Amino acid sequence: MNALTSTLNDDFGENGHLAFRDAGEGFIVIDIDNCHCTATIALQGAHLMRWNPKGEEPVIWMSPAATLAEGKSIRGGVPICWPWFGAHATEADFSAHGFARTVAWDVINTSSLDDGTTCISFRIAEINRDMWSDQVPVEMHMQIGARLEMELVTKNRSEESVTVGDALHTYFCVSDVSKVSVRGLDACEYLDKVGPTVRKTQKGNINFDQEVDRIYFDQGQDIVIRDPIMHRDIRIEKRNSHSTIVWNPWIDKTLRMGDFGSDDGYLGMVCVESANADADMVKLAPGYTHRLWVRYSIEK
Ligand SMILES: O=P(O)(O)OC[C@H]1O[C@@H](O)[C@H](O)[C@@H](O)[C@@H]1O
Repeated sequence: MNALTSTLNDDFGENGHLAFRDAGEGFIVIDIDNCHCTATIALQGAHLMRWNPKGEEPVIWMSPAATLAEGKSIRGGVPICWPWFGAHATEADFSAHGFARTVAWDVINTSSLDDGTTCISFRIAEINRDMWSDQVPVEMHMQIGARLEMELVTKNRSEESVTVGDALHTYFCVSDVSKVSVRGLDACEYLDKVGPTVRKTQKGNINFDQEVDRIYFDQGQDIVIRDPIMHRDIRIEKRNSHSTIVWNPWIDKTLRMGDFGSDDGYLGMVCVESANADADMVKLAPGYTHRLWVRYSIEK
């Protein structure tokens, strides 16, 4: 154990069920093992990499070829897109999905609920002031148990209104994406981003037999990923999220990205991202707080 992990464990370790570890070259991760689940979170990006409820198949997909390195985004888990989603509205050289996923975050609190659920809170540690005001910080609060709750909190302490885009870009584990359906977005309008962007209306459930990359404009209703082979539904509840991104890169894009672990790595995942993107970005007046909240649970 290095000096930093040992200090973090002294300050925030929780009775043997929350521990900091150097995963190599100073890349620090947090392992959680409580009565409900095991989980791993990278300190960089406050990036949840794994959540395995006990007795269940893994819920969160992580690429076997994911690299854990300073300043690099991790392929899989729950990347935090903040303070914009996708390309920046005006600055072409700002990185896609914002900077929160590739910078250091600090742990600010850990605790356990009476039922054994682990709570952990983070605050972003680095804001590049050329890109964003350091008077508009962000925190992430997680409750990790039989269900997984995450709340991304943006506070505007500046004197001016700001426009925030955000997403919990969650990669879910599925048996075979060509057999699953995403339910709950029937009749919603969406931007289809495969090829030239076109506005369309969803009819029925979403199935996958080619690349899917869509921003849905929804009403915050629950969304369900139905997996008939794993015999489970993953339920996504959310608050203060008015967009949902549904993404699977399919074959060609997987080959171009090269970090899915294998050429058919795309079959085992689907991203269903609770967001405020495009026309749904949040205008935050001075003194106001925006809380993007999700809860994931497994139903048989
Ligand atoms: O490779 P990145 O930056 O993690 O993005 C992955 C995908 O993220 C999705 O949210 C976008 O809609 C896709 O267009 C994008 O390809």
